[in-house]
Amino acid sequence: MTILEIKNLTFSFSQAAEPVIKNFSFSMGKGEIVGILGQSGSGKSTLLRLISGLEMAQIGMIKIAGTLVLDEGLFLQPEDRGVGMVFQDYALFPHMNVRDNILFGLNRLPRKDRKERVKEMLELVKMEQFESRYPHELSGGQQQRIALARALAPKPNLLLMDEPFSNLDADLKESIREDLRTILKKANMTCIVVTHDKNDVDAICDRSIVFGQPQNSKGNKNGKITIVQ
Ligand SMILES: Nc1ncnc2c1ncn2[C@@H]1O[C@H](COP(=O)(O)OP(=O)(O)OP(=O)(O)O)[C@@H](O)[C@H]1O
Repeated sequence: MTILEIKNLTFSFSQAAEPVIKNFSFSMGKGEIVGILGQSGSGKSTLLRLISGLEMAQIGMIKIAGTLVLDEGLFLQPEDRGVGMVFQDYALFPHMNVRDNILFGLNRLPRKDRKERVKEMLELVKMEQFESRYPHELSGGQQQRIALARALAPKPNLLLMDEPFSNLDADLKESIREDLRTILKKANMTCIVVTHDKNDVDAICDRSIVFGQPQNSKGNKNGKITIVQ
């Protein structure tokens, strides 16, 4: 089943500016994990913002889990797209404990099921005993897991991760990468990971694409690299 389909997407920040994304087409199957590599400024974050609906492309089509979210004359709001996001700084709410952070996105779930979902998510990321802690009482890696749990809790069709490891030290990165792939595969989650680091892609992704000029054109260990733009 195709979860993400993008056709001929073109976007520029202003009419006068060169497009950041130019005639971009791409698709992903259910459960696939795709890495997006590329130099700074090549448009990786912009693509995630277009998919999630935080920016509106001038031209092109985006379909998520069979639903058109962007087409000529059509723009579905971010909250209606079923897309989860994990940002570089995790964006956890500092005044809410772990449980409330995860509960935050579950307002569409019947009240009686919410507690159970929080429990499931904490089990998935192996953080059951941290339910009552506040973000400042967690390590960077633990915060990252909670951000992941929060994004996965509403069962999004698609998860977008923008530089999810940039705040972690090298040792922690190693172990978190492996865990992340395990968690995503266990949840059969379709996921795009934007990163500067090809090691992230090798450890986590099934395949990858490179924006801008590739540093080397060899494929990652699991799949092949497609060069775009
Ligand atoms: N709000 C904005 N207004 C105008 N230009 C912008 C805006 N946001 C980003 N840009 C420009 O668009 C281009 C793509 O930016 P984007 O953040 O998508 O790149 P990136 O590949 O994610 O970079 P990095 O790896 O540094 O995060 C850059 O040239 C950037 O300067």
